[in-house]
Amino acid sequence: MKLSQIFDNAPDWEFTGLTCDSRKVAPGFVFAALLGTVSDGRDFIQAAIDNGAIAVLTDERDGEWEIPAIKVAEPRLAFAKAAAAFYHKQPEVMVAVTGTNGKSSTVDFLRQIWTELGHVSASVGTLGAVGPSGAVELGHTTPDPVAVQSTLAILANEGVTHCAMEASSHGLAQYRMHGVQLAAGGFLNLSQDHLDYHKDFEDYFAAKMKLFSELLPEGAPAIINADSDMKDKALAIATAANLKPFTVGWRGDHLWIDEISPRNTGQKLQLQWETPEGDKETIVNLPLIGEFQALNALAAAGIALSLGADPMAVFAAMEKLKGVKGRLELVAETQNGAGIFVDFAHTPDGLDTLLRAARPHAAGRVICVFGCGGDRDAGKRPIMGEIAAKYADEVIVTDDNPRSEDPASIRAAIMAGAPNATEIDGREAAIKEGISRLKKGDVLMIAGKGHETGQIIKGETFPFSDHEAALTALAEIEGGAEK
Ligand SMILES: CC(=O)N[C@H]1[C@@H](OP(=O)(O)OP(=O)(O)OC[C@H]2O[C@@H](n3ccc(=O)[nH]c3=O)[C@H](O)[C@@H]2O)O[C@H](CO)[C@@H](O)[C@@H]1O[C@H](C)C(=O)N[C@@H](C)C(=O)N[C@H](CCC(=O)O)C(=O)O
Ligand SMILES: Nc1ncnc2c1ncn2[C@@H]1O[C@H](COP(=O)(O)OP(=O)(O)OP(=O)(O)O)[C@@H](O)[C@H]1O
Ligand SMILES: N[C@H](CCC[C@H](N)C(=O)O)C(=O)O
Ligand SMILES: [Mg+2]
Repeated sequence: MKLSQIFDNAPDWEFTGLTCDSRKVAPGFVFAALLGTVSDGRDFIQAAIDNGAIAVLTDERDGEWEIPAIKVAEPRLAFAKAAAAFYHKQPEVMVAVTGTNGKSSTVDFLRQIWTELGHVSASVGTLGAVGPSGAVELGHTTPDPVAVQSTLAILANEGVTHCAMEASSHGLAQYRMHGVQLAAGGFLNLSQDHLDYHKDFEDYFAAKMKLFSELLPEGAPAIINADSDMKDKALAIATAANLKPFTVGWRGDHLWIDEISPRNTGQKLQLQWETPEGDKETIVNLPLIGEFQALNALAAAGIALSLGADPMAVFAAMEKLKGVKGRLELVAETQNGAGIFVDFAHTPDGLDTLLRAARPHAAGRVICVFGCGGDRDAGKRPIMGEIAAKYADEVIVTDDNPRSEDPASIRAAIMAGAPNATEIDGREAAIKEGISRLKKGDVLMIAGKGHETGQIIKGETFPFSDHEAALTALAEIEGGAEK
């Protein structure tokens, strides 16, 4: 491909690839020198040249280098469009889902529903790119434009026609997926997270709403969770962008819940949906517990319906849904019948939702083990402490991914909101303590790391899985217990 095919006023030269990381430049590449939060990509232009870059894409500040510079007002946007043009192949039906909580679950459910409808399908996000040939880790929820576009091209080449992607607020703010041709977009909810990166709540919401205002083409369905506090604002933005709103949830206008009856291992949903011949109703026996899981499944179903899928086939597919790794996942039961669950709640609203979902499943106590990530929104810590203290009967505060921070000071910030909690240094020990406290009828919620397979401490990732840690601790405790 030639530079001139993608960029105005660029030389007629062939290029072999593109990247925003000088360390990944190979001969013949275009290097996008982007101004970041930690450093300025321009400081790495010489390194990119040494690695064989033939042109640099950058912003309009002064500067000259020995290779041609393509200067644009918004280089991240130009980079995303260039990546899309370079890889030029995406699954035919692309959908993006944004929101603070529930994105991974919703895109996973949508992939499962589409697969059941007979489409070759994939989901892309925190759990990696999950397609017909398995899962590939991506490192980010919404990775950089080259990873997005190269992944979509691989999936399309594997025959994937339907793909659901997570749109993180970082991803939207940084234009990581602006080259994706979307058929529909979904907004789930907005609550506190990432205020270390976004300057305030408005800025965080505005980043999420770029999905509606900048990414979706006119006339595309905008699926909105009608139970979100931000529903009216999201609806106004969708309408202003000439999208086709499709609201779902308890208060949805297009697909809604009349009643949920919890069952031991699932829940019975009484649903209605709008059709040109009038409203219709059905019953779905969802094989998943927790109201939030029903709402995520409903959002996934709503997206499929908004794109014209047959409603009865979609509802039948909901009855076959499998749980998503690390989301309200039952890992084991103790000999006395107490349930040990692993979940990815890592925001105040996520923890609140999780612990309230746990209550109907606990004849006895709800015990919660959790911590908070380092180098992330520190404001969440005492709030999550308060929530745990309010909704769990016993709270054990421990470490999540401390990253560059001192684990003890993260725990102290959480303890400020949960003064009666037990503080345990080391997640493994905390999980073991949680399990050892379980009596008949209790449930243990190990929250915050879900599917994660590593713990990030001072820049190094050590193998760690809540699932494995729980099974090991249970074997140690019960192995030593009198039968
Ligand atoms: C805050 C944030 O989003 N940072 C991401 C962003 O970095 P940045 O633009 O600020 O980059 P920087 O480190 O200041 O460097 C500036 C530029 O110089 C380049 N560089 C840097 C060093 C070098 O030797 N050579 C070089 O070319 C960098 O590639 C970058 O383009 O772009 C980088 C390249 O794509 C990402 O690796 C980096 O992710 C960091 C590691 C990160 O932790 N991001 C998290 C917070 C994130 O993005 N999370 C979201 C949301 C998760 C969710 O809630 O679901 C996600 O989508 O995963
Ligand atoms: N609809 C929801 N409302 C509130 N909390 C939810 C909802 N769905 C999931 N959660 C909670 O959030 C956790 C994370 O869910 P999920 O991984 O689907 O969200 P996500 O938006 O992909 O998160 P991330 O921002 O890390 O990518 C779940 O384990 C659960 O505790
Ligand atoms: N996508 C989320 C994941 C958080 C997971 C939690 N275990 C933590 O490390 O804080 C984030 O980057 O904020
Ligand atoms: Mg996710």
